[in-house]
Amino acid sequence: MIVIGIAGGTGSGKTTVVNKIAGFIPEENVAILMQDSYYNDNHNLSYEERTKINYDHPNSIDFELMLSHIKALKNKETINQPIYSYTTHSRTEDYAVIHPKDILIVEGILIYTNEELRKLCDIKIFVHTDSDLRLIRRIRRDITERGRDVEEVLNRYEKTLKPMHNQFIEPTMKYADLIIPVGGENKVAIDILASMIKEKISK
Ligand SMILES: Nc1ncnc2c1ncn2[C@@H]1O[C@H](COP(=O)(O)OP(=O)(O)O)[C@@H](O)[C@H]1O
Ligand SMILES: Nc1ccn([C@@H]2O[C@H](COP(=O)(O)O)[C@@H](O)[C@H]2O)c(=O)n1
Repeated sequence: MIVIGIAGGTGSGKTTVVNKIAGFIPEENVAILMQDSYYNDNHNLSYEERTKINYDHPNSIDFELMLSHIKALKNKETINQPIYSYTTHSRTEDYAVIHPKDILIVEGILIYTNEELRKLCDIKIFVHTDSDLRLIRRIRRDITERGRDVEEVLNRYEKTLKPMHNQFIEPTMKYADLIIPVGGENKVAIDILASMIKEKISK
Protein backbone atom coordinates (compact mmCIF):
# COMPACT_ATOMS: atom_id res chain seq x y z
CA MET A 1 0.00 0.00 0.00
CA ILE A 2 1.20 3.53 -0.82
CA VAL A 3 0.27 6.21 1.72
CA ILE A 4 -0.17 9.75 0.38
CA GLY A 5 -0.49 12.59 2.87
CA ILE A 6 -2.34 15.77 1.86
CA ALA A 7 -1.94 18.62 4.36
CA GLY A 8 -2.46 22.38 4.18
CA GLY A 9 -4.39 25.09 5.98
CA THR A 10 -8.13 25.09 6.36
CA GLY A 11 -9.82 26.11 3.11
CA SER A 12 -6.63 25.56 1.11
CA GLY A 13 -8.43 23.03 -1.09
CA LYS A 14 -7.23 19.71 0.39
CA THR A 15 -10.61 17.97 0.10
CA THR A 16 -11.03 19.32 -3.43
CA VAL A 17 -7.59 17.95 -4.41
CA VAL A 18 -8.38 14.55 -2.79
CA ASN A 19 -11.70 14.30 -4.63
CA LYS A 20 -10.11 15.26 -7.96
CA ILE A 21 -7.29 12.71 -7.56
CA ALA A 22 -9.80 10.05 -6.44
CA GLY A 23 -11.83 10.83 -9.57
CA PHE A 24 -8.93 9.69 -11.74
CA ILE A 25 -8.32 6.39 -9.92
CA PRO A 26 -10.67 3.39 -9.91
CA GLU A 27 -12.60 3.20 -6.62
CA GLU A 28 -11.27 -0.28 -5.87
CA ASN A 29 -7.72 1.15 -5.70
CA VAL A 30 -8.10 4.08 -3.32
CA ALA A 31 -9.11 4.53 0.33
CA ILE A 32 -9.37 7.93 2.01
CA LEU A 33 -8.82 8.76 5.68
CA MET A 34 -9.80 12.24 6.91
CA GLN A 35 -8.04 13.67 9.97
CA ASP A 36 -11.28 15.45 10.92
CA SER A 37 -12.86 12.04 11.61
CA TYR A 38 -10.32 11.67 14.41
CA TYR A 39 -11.13 14.71 16.52
CA ASN A 40 -11.13 13.59 20.17
CA ASP A 41 -14.34 12.01 21.31
CA ASN A 42 -15.79 14.85 23.41
CA HIS A 43 -19.29 13.50 23.94
CA ASN A 44 -18.78 13.74 27.75
CA LEU A 45 -18.63 17.56 27.40
CA SER A 46 -21.65 19.83 26.96
CA TYR A 47 -22.34 21.44 23.57
CA GLU A 48 -21.33 24.80 25.07
CA GLU A 49 -17.99 23.36 26.22
CA ARG A 50 -17.39 21.71 22.85
CA THR A 51 -17.86 25.03 21.00
CA LYS A 52 -14.95 26.47 23.02
CA ILE A 53 -12.40 23.79 22.05
CA ASN A 54 -9.37 24.78 19.99
CA TYR A 55 -9.84 22.52 16.95
CA ASP A 56 -6.67 23.77 15.26
CA HIS A 57 -4.28 22.48 17.94
CA PRO A 58 -2.61 19.05 17.52
CA ASN A 59 -3.94 18.02 20.95
CA SER A 60 -7.50 18.12 19.57
CA ILE A 61 -6.76 15.05 17.44
CA ASP A 62 -6.87 11.42 18.60
CA PHE A 63 -3.61 10.57 16.81
CA GLU A 64 -3.38 7.27 18.68
CA LEU A 65 -6.55 5.98 17.04
CA MET A 66 -5.65 7.52 13.67
CA LEU A 67 -2.18 5.91 13.64
CA SER A 68 -3.60 2.53 14.68
CA HIS A 69 -6.07 2.73 11.77
CA ILE A 70 -3.37 3.63 9.23
CA LYS A 71 -1.17 0.77 10.48
CA ALA A 72 -4.12 -1.66 10.37
CA LEU A 73 -4.91 -0.67 6.76
CA LYS A 74 -1.25 -1.12 5.82
CA ASN A 75 -1.58 -4.55 7.43
CA LYS A 76 -4.49 -5.27 5.04
CA GLU A 77 -7.10 -5.04 7.82
CA THR A 78 -10.48 -3.29 7.51
CA ILE A 79 -11.17 -0.44 9.96
CA ASN A 80 -14.23 1.45 11.28
CA GLN A 81 -13.52 5.15 10.81
CA PRO A 82 -15.49 7.44 13.16
CA ILE A 83 -17.85 9.89 11.47
CA TYR A 84 -17.58 13.45 12.83
CA SER A 85 -20.26 16.14 12.98
CA TYR A 86 -19.16 19.79 12.72
CA THR A 87 -22.68 20.82 13.69
CA THR A 88 -22.56 19.13 17.10
CA HIS A 89 -18.73 19.26 17.43
CA SER A 90 -18.64 15.56 18.25
CA ARG A 91 -18.34 12.06 16.85
CA THR A 92 -21.57 10.53 15.70
CA GLU A 93 -22.62 7.00 16.66
CA ASP A 94 -21.87 5.86 13.09
CA TYR A 95 -18.74 4.48 11.47
CA ALA A 96 -17.49 4.31 7.91
CA VAL A 97 -16.09 0.90 7.01
CA ILE A 98 -12.76 1.41 5.20
CA HIS A 99 -11.16 -1.51 3.40
CA PRO A 100 -7.42 -1.68 2.59
CA LYS A 101 -6.60 -0.61 -0.98
CA ASP A 102 -3.45 -0.06 -3.08
CA ILE A 103 -3.49 3.67 -2.29
CA LEU A 104 -4.36 5.31 1.03
CA ILE A 105 -4.86 9.08 1.01
CA VAL A 106 -4.60 10.71 4.46
CA GLU A 107 -5.90 14.28 4.55
CA GLY A 108 -5.86 16.95 7.25
CA ILE A 109 -4.50 20.27 8.52
CA LEU A 110 -2.37 18.77 11.30
CA ILE A 111 -1.18 15.42 9.94
CA TYR A 112 2.48 16.45 9.52
CA THR A 113 2.71 17.72 13.12
CA ASN A 114 2.87 14.05 14.13
CA GLU A 115 6.29 12.51 13.46
CA GLU A 116 5.05 8.91 13.40
CA LEU A 117 2.33 9.82 10.90
CA ARG A 118 4.87 11.63 8.72
CA LYS A 119 6.99 8.48 8.65
CA LEU A 120 3.99 6.41 7.53
CA CYS A 121 3.49 8.67 4.47
CA ASP A 122 5.31 7.60 1.31
CA ILE A 123 4.46 10.87 -0.46
CA LYS A 124 3.80 14.10 1.44
CA ILE A 125 1.85 16.85 -0.32
CA PHE A 126 1.08 20.31 1.06
CA VAL A 127 -1.67 22.40 -0.53
CA HIS A 128 -0.75 26.07 -0.24
CA THR A 129 -3.28 28.87 -0.63
CA ASP A 130 -3.03 32.46 0.67
CA SER A 131 -4.75 33.10 3.98
CA ASP A 132 -7.20 35.73 2.68
CA LEU A 133 -8.52 33.29 0.08
CA ARG A 134 -8.70 30.51 2.67
CA LEU A 135 -10.70 32.73 5.03
CA ILE A 136 -13.17 33.69 2.28
CA ARG A 137 -13.65 29.99 1.38
CA ARG A 138 -13.95 29.02 5.03
CA ILE A 139 -16.68 31.61 5.71
CA ARG A 140 -18.69 30.44 2.68
CA ARG A 141 -18.22 26.74 3.41
CA ASP A 142 -18.86 26.86 7.15
CA ILE A 143 -22.08 28.80 6.67
CA THR A 144 -23.45 26.56 3.92
CA GLU A 145 -22.08 23.18 5.07
CA ARG A 146 -21.14 23.32 8.76
CA GLY A 147 -24.03 25.21 10.40
CA ARG A 148 -21.99 28.30 11.37
CA ASP A 149 -22.49 32.06 10.99
CA VAL A 150 -20.01 34.78 9.98
CA GLU A 151 -19.43 35.83 13.59
CA GLU A 152 -18.53 32.27 14.65
CA VAL A 153 -16.05 31.83 11.79
CA LEU A 154 -14.39 35.23 12.28
CA ASN A 155 -14.18 34.73 16.03
CA ARG A 156 -12.60 31.29 15.65
CA TYR A 157 -10.27 32.62 12.94
CA GLU A 158 -8.97 35.40 15.15
CA LYS A 159 -8.72 33.45 18.42
CA THR A 160 -7.41 30.03 17.38
CA LEU A 161 -7.35 29.31 13.66
CA LYS A 162 -4.85 31.96 12.53
CA PRO A 163 -2.41 31.64 15.49
CA MET A 164 -2.51 27.82 15.29
CA HIS A 165 -2.00 27.93 11.53
CA ASN A 166 1.12 30.06 12.01
CA GLN A 167 2.44 28.00 14.93
CA PHE A 168 1.66 24.43 13.83
CA ILE A 169 0.42 24.08 10.25
CA GLU A 170 2.43 26.43 8.00
CA PRO A 171 5.76 25.22 9.55
CA THR A 172 4.97 21.62 8.45
CA MET A 173 5.18 22.69 4.80
CA LYS A 174 8.92 21.99 5.09
CA TYR A 175 8.19 18.26 5.35
CA ALA A 176 6.35 18.16 2.01
CA ASP A 177 7.78 16.41 -1.05
CA LEU A 178 5.40 18.44 -3.24
CA ILE A 179 3.67 21.79 -2.71
CA ILE A 180 0.51 22.43 -4.72
CA PRO A 181 -0.30 26.13 -5.06
CA VAL A 182 -4.00 27.12 -4.97
CA GLY A 183 -5.22 23.52 -4.62
CA GLY A 184 -8.14 22.10 -6.55
CA GLU A 185 -7.80 24.40 -9.57
CA ASN A 186 -4.20 23.37 -10.18
CA LYS A 187 -4.99 21.01 -13.06
CA VAL A 188 -1.34 20.42 -13.99
CA ALA A 189 -0.39 19.33 -10.45
CA ILE A 190 -3.43 17.07 -10.16
CA ASP A 191 -2.79 15.47 -13.56
CA ILE A 192 0.86 14.79 -12.62
CA LEU A 193 -0.15 13.27 -9.28
CA ALA A 194 -2.89 11.13 -10.81
CA SER A 195 -0.51 9.80 -13.49
CA MET A 196 2.12 9.02 -10.87
CA ILE A 197 -0.43 7.12 -8.75
CA LYS A 198 -1.78 5.22 -11.79
CA GLU A 199 1.76 4.16 -12.68
CA LYS A 200 2.37 2.89 -9.13
CA ILE A 201 -0.91 0.91 -9.17
CA SER A 202 -0.05 -0.73 -12.48
CA LYS A 203 3.28 -2.08 -11.13
N1 LIG B 1 -10.06 26.83 -6.39
C1 LIG B 1 -11.18 27.08 -5.72
N2 LIG B 1 -11.94 28.14 -6.05
C2 LIG B 1 -13.05 28.44 -5.36
N3 LIG B 1 -13.52 27.70 -4.31
C3 LIG B 1 -12.80 26.63 -3.98
C4 LIG B 1 -11.61 26.25 -4.64
N4 LIG B 1 -11.10 25.16 -4.06
C5 LIG B 1 -11.95 24.85 -3.05
N5 LIG B 1 -12.98 25.72 -3.01
C6 LIG B 1 -14.09 25.74 -2.06
O1 LIG B 1 -13.55 26.22 -0.82
C7 LIG B 1 -14.05 25.46 0.27
C8 LIG B 1 -12.86 24.82 0.97
O2 LIG B 1 -12.26 23.87 0.09
P1 LIG B 1 -11.85 22.45 0.62
O3 LIG B 1 -11.37 21.64 -0.52
O4 LIG B 1 -12.94 21.88 1.48
O5 LIG B 1 -10.61 22.87 1.54
P2 LIG B 1 -9.95 22.14 2.77
O6 LIG B 1 -10.30 20.68 2.70
O7 LIG B 1 -8.48 22.41 2.60
O8 LIG B 1 -10.50 22.82 3.99
C9 LIG B 1 -15.03 24.44 -0.31
O9 LIG B 1 -16.34 24.96 -0.17
C10 LIG B 1 -14.63 24.35 -1.78
O10 LIG B 1 -15.73 24.04 -2.59
N1 LIG C 1 -15.94 20.96 15.61
C1 LIG C 1 -15.08 21.50 14.75
C2 LIG C 1 -13.97 20.79 14.30
C3 LIG C 1 -13.12 21.39 13.41
N2 LIG C 1 -13.36 22.65 12.98
C4 LIG C 1 -12.45 23.30 12.03
O1 LIG C 1 -12.19 22.46 10.93
C5 LIG C 1 -10.98 22.85 10.33
C6 LIG C 1 -10.29 21.66 9.69
O2 LIG C 1 -11.07 21.15 8.64
P1 LIG C 1 -10.79 21.55 7.10
O3 LIG C 1 -11.76 20.68 6.35
O4 LIG C 1 -11.07 22.99 6.95
O5 LIG C 1 -9.36 21.22 6.82
C7 LIG C 1 -10.13 23.44 11.44
O6 LIG C 1 -9.57 24.67 11.00
C8 LIG C 1 -11.10 23.64 12.61
O7 LIG C 1 -11.12 24.96 13.07
C9 LIG C 1 -14.45 23.33 13.43
O8 LIG C 1 -14.68 24.50 13.02
N3 LIG C 1 -15.30 22.74 14.31
